[in-house]
Amino acid sequence: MSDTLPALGEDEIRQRLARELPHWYYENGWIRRKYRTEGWKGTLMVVNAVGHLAEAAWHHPDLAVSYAFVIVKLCTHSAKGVTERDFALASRIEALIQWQPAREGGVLEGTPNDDQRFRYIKYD
Ligand SMILES: C[C@H](O)[C@H](O)[C@H]1CNC2=NC(N)=NC(=O)C2=N1
Repeated sequence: MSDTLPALGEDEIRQRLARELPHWYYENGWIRRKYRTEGWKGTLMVVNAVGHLAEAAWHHPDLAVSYAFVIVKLCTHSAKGVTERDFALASRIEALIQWQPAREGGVLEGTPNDDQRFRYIKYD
């Protein structure tokens, strides 16, 4: 099993979040992010997407799940603090949940977010 990474200091955590993950915040020893959705179905899609990334990474967040939002919390149990693993997984989660193909000009048109029948993520 991989060795333990060192826990990062609070100042470094806050500076890196501001630079790399501006929608994430540091509170009570965890880096956290609130993803808002249009309702339960969208919420469960976010939960399952994060769940897949976590299992693939073998690094797991805590999740607070509500009707129209999910709070993702990350810290490294083995280091008893926030490590590079938390930043690496948070970056993957942020890129996936906030992915909007329509903004890339490629062949994928993306969810018709102007139609309340189809939109399911409230993008920041
Ligand atoms: C039991 C232990 O948590 C696991 O072996 C692995 C996998 N997932 C993990 N997830 C997190 N957040 N921290 C860990 O230290 C960790 N270790």
